[in-house]
Amino acid sequence: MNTPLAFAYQGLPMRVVLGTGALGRLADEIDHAGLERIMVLCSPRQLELATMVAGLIGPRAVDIHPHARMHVPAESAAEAQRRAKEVNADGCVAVGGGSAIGLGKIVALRYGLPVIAVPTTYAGSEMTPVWGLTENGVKRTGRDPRVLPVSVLYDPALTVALPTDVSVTSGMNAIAHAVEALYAPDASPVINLMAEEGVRALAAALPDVAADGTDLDARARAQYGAWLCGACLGATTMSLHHKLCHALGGTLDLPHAPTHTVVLPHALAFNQGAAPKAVAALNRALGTPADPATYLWDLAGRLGAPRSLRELGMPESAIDRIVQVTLANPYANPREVTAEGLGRLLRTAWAGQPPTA
Ligand SMILES: NC(=O)c1ccc[n+]([C@@H]2O[C@H](COP(=O)([O-])OP(=O)(O)OC[C@H]3O[C@@H](n4cnc5c(N)ncnc54)[C@H](O)[C@@H]3O)[C@@H](O)[C@H]2O)c1
Ligand SMILES: O=C(O)CCC(=O)CC(=O)O
Repeated sequence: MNTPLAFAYQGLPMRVVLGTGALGRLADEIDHAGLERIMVLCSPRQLELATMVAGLIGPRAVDIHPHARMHVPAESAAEAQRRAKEVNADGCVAVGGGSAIGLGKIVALRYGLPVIAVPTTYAGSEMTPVWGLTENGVKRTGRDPRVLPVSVLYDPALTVALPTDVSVTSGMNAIAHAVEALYAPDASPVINLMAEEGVRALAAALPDVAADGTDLDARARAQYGAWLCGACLGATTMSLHHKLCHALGGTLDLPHAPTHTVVLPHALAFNQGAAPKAVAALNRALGTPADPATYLWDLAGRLGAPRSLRELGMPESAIDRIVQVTLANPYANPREVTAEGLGRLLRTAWAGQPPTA
């Protein structure tokens, strides 16, 4: 017997401009947000891009802070907060990937400054009220509507410099958001539509992006997918896949998007038997007959992405610790997670073997 339809849905505010030339709307978006003293945030390698963006903002750009780091270490958050106070900023423009946007979110959380996001990866942080902070080797995440960017400008021209390997793994990170949204305890028909379309758009765009990183249409389609997948993450509860990646990132400092890329097929294979509707949606999105986990594993291989935790630098001896850290906080998952099952999943992912249930 089918379960009767029942759900709760809380829409989040979204103000999005997508398309080549979207960055030209930045001054309008700053006007719309009523900001006068902007701190521009970026990772060290995006300083040139951030300087160009500050030039577009003009005298309202009072500082460029190029110190964003992955997983937002507590000391880097404290330094950005101190600097925002020093320059008397009333808002931030975060330019770059999830690291820059994540830093903006912590400044928003602690100091109340609205964030305008100009994402240049597909991580999707710009569409979520989720913040993350890493302290003493432990990554904490939380939700707060104040950290959701007030405007998001997706300009594909800003992503042509994103290397192929980062583009592919970042796209897989986004797909992971949609996959987990499809079996989240708080999924809804609206989110399911966005998740299916997000996976469809990204899985089709990534091979084109990998073939030609200057293909603006492919870049725009990838950003469209990233937007939808990020919105799915923002609207639902994360399950095994994300919790496992947080344990690997926070405890072992593994790189975020490559870790998602390696773990996703294995976490999905683990859950597939308990999530038939999610599998059906993924099969429609990917055009696969039955097994989206294997499809994603093959896709990662075809696009030259890493497929083992070993090649990301994880020592095999750390598997038991990651099992413990992952199991320490209970979370929703369609299938019960045991130490034995998680250990098996991690050993397969560590060795780079194909995913199995
Ligand atoms: N809170 C959320 O909802 C959420 C969602 C996804 C990711 N995240 C967080 O975001 C971080 C990961 O984000 P990410 O994968 O985007 O990493 P990132 O921001 O560190 O960027 C990855 C790499 O891409 C480079 N890069 C970015 N834009 C570029 C461009 N235009 N040209 C050339 N190189 C460019 C960066 O310098 C970096 O080396 C993690 O800390 C993760 O936890 C948070
Ligand atoms: O794991 C993800 O890709 C999304 C959640 C996340 O990274 C939270 C954060 O650290 O900001």
